[in-house]
Amino acid sequence: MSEPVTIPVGDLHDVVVGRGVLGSASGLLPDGVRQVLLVRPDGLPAYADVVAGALREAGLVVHDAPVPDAERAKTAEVAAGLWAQLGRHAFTRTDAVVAVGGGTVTDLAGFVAATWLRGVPVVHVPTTLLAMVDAAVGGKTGINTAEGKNLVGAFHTPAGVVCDLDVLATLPRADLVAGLAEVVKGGFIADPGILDLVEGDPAAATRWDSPVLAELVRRKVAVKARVVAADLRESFLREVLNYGHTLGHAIEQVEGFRVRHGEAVAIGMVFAAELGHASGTVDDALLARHRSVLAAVGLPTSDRGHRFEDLLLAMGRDKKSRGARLRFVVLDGLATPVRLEDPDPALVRAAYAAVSSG
Ligand SMILES: NC(=O)c1ccc[n+]([C@@H]2O[C@H](COP(=O)([O-])OP(=O)(O)OC[C@H]3O[C@@H](n4cnc5c(N)ncnc54)[C@H](O)[C@@H]3O)[C@@H](O)[C@H]2O)c1
Ligand SMILES: O=C(O)C(=O)C[C@@H](O)[C@H](O)[C@H](O)COP(=O)(O)O
Ligand SMILES: [Zn+2]
Repeated sequence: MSEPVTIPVGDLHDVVVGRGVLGSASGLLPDGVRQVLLVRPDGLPAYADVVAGALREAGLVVHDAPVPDAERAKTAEVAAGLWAQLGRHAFTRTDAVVAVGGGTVTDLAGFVAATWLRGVPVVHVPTTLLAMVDAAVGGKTGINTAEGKNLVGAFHTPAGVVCDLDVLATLPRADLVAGLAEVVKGGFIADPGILDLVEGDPAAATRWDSPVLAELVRRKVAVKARVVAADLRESFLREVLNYGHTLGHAIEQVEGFRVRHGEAVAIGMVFAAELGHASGTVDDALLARHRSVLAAVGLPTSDRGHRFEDLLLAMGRDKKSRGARLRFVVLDGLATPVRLEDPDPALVRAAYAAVSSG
């Protein structure tokens, strides 16, 4: 990719995708910002240092806020620690939060920005594939509780998002692959061209510097942008972005948030395809395509070691549920997501059995 591209999320915010663009994050802050809380994983200072340098050069005071890695960041305790820092430095509504890290960091920092003084500006600088194509885009923020994934959160649109593809050079392969689950999701729910690209060259899809991966990032961000622009607060349409997440989040919760989100969502998408197949909206070929495209990039397609009853309990806390009724996003053919409301429990159990390897 030679020149950075800017993808608008309606009139909500822009996403810049390019190479060597880390420093441009400072230009996305609103005028008048004096100081910034820079939230980043405690073991990953390098990219945050580049962003902090650019912010200081622009005349801002930067407060470094390292947080625990991965899902350990998404807790009420960590959020409270950041609120305390904002309080000590007397952050006002003309100050800002900048997140530099994976989806756990953008979710946490976005939530802290949403809640401090009932909302201060936030800029996201995602450093994982998953955060670039999904978590940092569109303003969903949140933290976990012991009872479930993202149970506390807010919608808070970022002032801007900068995706520097060069930072993917240091991302462990397993995390890059996990991000591809959310890319593939975009293919199944809206843009089959994504699936063609992955299937055409799975090896290139998993290489951080390949033009194929750059194209996948742009296409998936565009899918998410279209959906969010039409339904920011998830009144209905936005639920399609939750494809694979009902079971995926349940797996994460019963695992104590120690599994990668993308891996859990990959299994959840095969489960959703099985549900669609059992209810007659997904044919044999589309079901098989779920397994083959996910496996081609090294994502899991089956679950093991979980009791269905535990997963069912966790699925009951999904945000798409209404009272005691479970609601799933399933496909009615490729790229046509629909809702499956309150399905026969036997159907749900059978779909899980089909993705469970014991
Ligand atoms: N808000 C949303 O719309 C949304 C969408 C999708 C996912 N999510 C959330 O995102 C989270 C998952 O995000 P994730 O997959 O980015 O996980 P993550 O934030 O845990 O990052 C994965 C790992 O990569 C490390 N890392 C990050 N960037 C790196 C780099 N450039 N080089 C080397 N290491 C790097 C991190 O420190 C971490 O260990 C989940 O909590 C999920 O719920 C939110
Ligand atoms: O942006 C959305 O909307 C999504 O559902 C994207 C998902 O990939 C993401 O994991 C999101 O955090 C899930 O949201 P939740 O509302 O089910 O907690
Ligand atoms: Zn997700």
